[in-house]
Amino acid sequence: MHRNGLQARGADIDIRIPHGPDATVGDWLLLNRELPSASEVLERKSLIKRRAPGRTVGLQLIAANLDTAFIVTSCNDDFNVARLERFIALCFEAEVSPVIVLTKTDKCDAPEEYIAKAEAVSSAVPVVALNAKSDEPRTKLAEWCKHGQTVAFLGSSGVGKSTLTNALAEDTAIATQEVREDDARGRHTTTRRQLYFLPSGCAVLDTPGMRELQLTDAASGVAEMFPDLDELGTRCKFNDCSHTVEPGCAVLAAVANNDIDATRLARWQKLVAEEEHNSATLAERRGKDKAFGKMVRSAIKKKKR
Ligand SMILES: Nc1nc2c(ncn2[C@@H]2O[C@H](COP(=O)(O)OP(=O)(O)OP(=O)(O)O)[C@@H](O)[C@H]2O)c(=O)[nH]1
Ligand SMILES: [Zn+2]
Repeated sequence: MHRNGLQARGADIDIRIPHGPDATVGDWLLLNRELPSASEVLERKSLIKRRAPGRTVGLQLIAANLDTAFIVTSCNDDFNVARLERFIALCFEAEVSPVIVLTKTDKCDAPEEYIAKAEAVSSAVPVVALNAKSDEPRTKLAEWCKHGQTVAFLGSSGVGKSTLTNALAEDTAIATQEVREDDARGRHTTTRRQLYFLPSGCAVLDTPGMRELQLTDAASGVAEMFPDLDELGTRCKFNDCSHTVEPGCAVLAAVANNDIDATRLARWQKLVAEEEHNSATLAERRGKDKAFGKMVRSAIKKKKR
């Protein structure tokens, strides 16, 4: 992805398309040679998207057609269970397999503590701990980086995403090219969205650092991240139970019984509330766009008559 437009590659093809296709890194295009801007984005196997940062309610496309997403965090202050849960929910929603990667084990006295916390996040998500500046990435991530696979590193700035990409590339020098973009408020930000092929034939997507991650249209991903709590919620007396004050609430009963962790419950509720809010806002805007489109079309019709 360039600041304006994108680079499309294929057999004997390497062209810049200034604008047109609503594509992101990892997308396949059906190239229109006469009119490249009219090239079609082919149906995606998966799509990682997030609510655009800032005040806009739009969606930002992060990466398409991923098989595995390495959720990268470090054995330091970047480590945050709530953020890992968010990334995992996003992956589950997109039907991409998440793997937690803990970097900077070499700079930490007790990586076991981080590993234990990471392993407790979800029984469905493997955890790999490594020093990104060694040859560990190549061996420890090999099982997900096979021929024909597409993988990406997601995580905050500075956790080691580029270092990991470089480590996987072996001797293939990856010139990490920074792309300057203007964000919603007109500030310059440095982002990257590029695809590399490893010698093994695995495609690696480099993505911009993402600390802020708002979920939209991800209700089933959130439910899959918290399957036990989601299931418990179905046993409440009222099916729109908010699990705060209602009688016959199975979730509150479980808390009183010490069956579930109250802080994990609070994180789940926060994510559910936020997801509902963002999805409602987006639906409202889509509705408005639709109504506006209708108005324009009927005005054009009237004019034609
Ligand atoms: N000692 C050690 N240093 C690491 C490790 N991983 C990354 N670093 C260092 O941490 C710094 C940031 O790493 P990057 O790979 O640039 O991080 P990034 O996630 O790509 O950051 P953005 O480009 O801002 O998104 C660099 O100086 C790396 O050398 C690690 O496992 N051990
Ligand atoms: Zn309830």
